[in-house]
Amino acid sequence: RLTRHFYTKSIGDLKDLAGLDIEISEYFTQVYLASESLNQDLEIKHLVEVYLQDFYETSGFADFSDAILTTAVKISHNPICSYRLIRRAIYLLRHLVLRASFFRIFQSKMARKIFHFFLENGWPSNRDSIESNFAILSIQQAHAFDVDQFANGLLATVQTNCTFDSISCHELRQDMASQIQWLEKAIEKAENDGKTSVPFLKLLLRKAINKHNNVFDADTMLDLQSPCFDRELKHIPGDSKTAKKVHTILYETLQGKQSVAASVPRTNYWRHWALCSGKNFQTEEEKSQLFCWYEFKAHPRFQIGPVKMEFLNRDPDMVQIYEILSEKETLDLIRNTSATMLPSSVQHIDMPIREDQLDPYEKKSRTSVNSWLPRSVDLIASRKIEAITGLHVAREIDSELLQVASYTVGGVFQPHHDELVQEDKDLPGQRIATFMFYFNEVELGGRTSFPFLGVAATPATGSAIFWYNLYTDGYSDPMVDHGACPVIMGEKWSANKWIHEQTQFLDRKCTLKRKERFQIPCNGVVR
Ligand SMILES: O=C(O)CCC(=O)C(=O)O
Ligand SMILES: [Fe+2]
Repeated sequence: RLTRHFYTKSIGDLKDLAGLDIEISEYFTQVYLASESLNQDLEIKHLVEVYLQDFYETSGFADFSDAILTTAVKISHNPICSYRLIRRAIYLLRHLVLRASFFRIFQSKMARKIFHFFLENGWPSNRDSIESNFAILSIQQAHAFDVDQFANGLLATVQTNCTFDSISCHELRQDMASQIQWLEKAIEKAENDGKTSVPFLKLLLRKAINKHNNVFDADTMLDLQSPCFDRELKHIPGDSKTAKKVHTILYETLQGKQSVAASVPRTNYWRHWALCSGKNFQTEEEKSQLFCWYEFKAHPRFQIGPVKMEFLNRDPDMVQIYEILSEKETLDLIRNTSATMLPSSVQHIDMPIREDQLDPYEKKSRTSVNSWLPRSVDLIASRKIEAITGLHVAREIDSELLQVASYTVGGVFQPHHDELVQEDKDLPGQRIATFMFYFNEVELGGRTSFPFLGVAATPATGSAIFWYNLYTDGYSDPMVDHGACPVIMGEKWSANKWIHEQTQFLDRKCTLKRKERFQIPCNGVVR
C-alpha cells in the first residue's frame, strides 16, 4: 500500500476501522468474561474495561432504523459514533496495544490482526482527531444544532443512541459562545461519567466566560463572525442558557423566525448554512418559473426513453436530471473509484471574508476524498451528458476526467466557483459548464447549496445537476457559486464532469453582448 488510511475523510477507511473495532470489542468481551488471564496485569484489565465501556456506551448498542446495513456501516454513518470510535482507537486502543504485556496476554489471532491492521493502514493520528472535531463542528455550525440536544444524540430530527461524553464535550469546545456551551455540557456530563475533572472544567469555564465578557461589545454584536452571546454572562451556573448566541440570531433571521435590523450581513455563508438546513430564498415570482418535465427532444434516444428533468433555478438556469444513471451504474463507478481515493484539494476558495478572520473550523474548505476515473470508464456517463446537454464531452479536449468525490459525516465543500483560477495551458479553455452526478441518496444533510440563487439541490441516487459557469461572453457568472453542505448522517458520493469551452464553439457561440446567459432548453424551447 502506498497510502495510509484516512479515517475521517474516507468512508471506506472509516468502515474498516469500525469493523475492526467491533471484532476487537467482541473478542475483549469474551476474554474478559471467560478467563482469569487478565488478572495477571491489572492495568491491562482496567484498560480493557474502559475500552469496552466506551464501546458499549456508543457503538455497542447501535441500533438504527435500517436493518439492511451492517453494524460497521451504521456506526460510520453516525457522526457521534464515528467521533467516539476515532477517539477510542487513538486514546484507548493505542494505550492498550503499546503495553509490553499486551502480546503476552493476548497471544491470539486477534492481537496479530490488530497489529497488522495498523501496520498496514497507520494509526488514527492527532490529525484524525482534529479532523473529526472539525467534522462535528461543521455539522453544528451549519445547522445551528443546540449543544444540549446534539450532545445527547439528537441530529436534526433523528434521535440516535450515540452521545458525547464529558471528554468529547471538552474537546469540542471552540471560541467564545460555543466554548462556554460545550464546557457547561462537559461539566454536566463529567458529574455523571467521572471521566474528566469537574474542578478543572469549572476553571476552564470561568476563564472562557471572562474572555467572552472582555471581548463582547454590544455595539458590534451583529458583526459578521461574532461567536459571542448577545450579552455579557454572569458567573452563575446556567446563565448562558438564557442568553442567545449571535450565530443563532443571525441564523434564525435567515430562517425567517426573527427579524433583526437590516445591518445583519447576508453573506453567502449564512445563506449557505440556512440552505443546508432546508431553507429556500427564491421569491414567489422566481418559483413560479420552475417546473419539471419529460425531456424527449434533446437527443433522438429520448424519443423512446425520455429523461425526467427539473428547473431548480432560471437565469442562471440550473437543472436536476433524475435517474440518468441506473443503480448498477452508480455502484460500478463507486467500485471503480474506491481503492484510489485521496484527500481533496482546492485550487482556490471564493470566500466572503478573509481567511485570517475565519474560525479555525471554517478554514478547511473541502473535506472529502476524491479521484479521477479514466475516460474508458466514464464513457457511458459522458455520452449521457452529451445527449442531455448537447455539449461535447467525451473526448480529451472536451472535458476533464470525471472527478469522483466522497464525503463522510461532517464532510463539506465551502461555497466556491468552479472556474479555473490559473488557466492551465494544457486544458482547452475555461470550464464552461459543470455536470455533477449524485451516486447516492444521503440519509441526512449533504445538499449542494447555491447561496446566491437561494436554492439547494438534494442528492438523489443516479441524478445529476447541471449549470453553466460562464456567460456567453466567456466571463464567469458569479451567481453560480455553490457549496456542499455537511453530511449529517450517512455518506455522500458525487462526481463532477467539468466541460471546457473550446470545442463547444460551433454549438455554443460566444457573443459580444455582456453578461448574457446560456439557456437550458425544455424540449427544444427556450424562454
Ligand atoms: O458535492 C457537492 O455537492 C459539490 C461539489 C463541488 O462543488 C465540487 O466538487 O466542485
Ligand atoms: Fe464545485
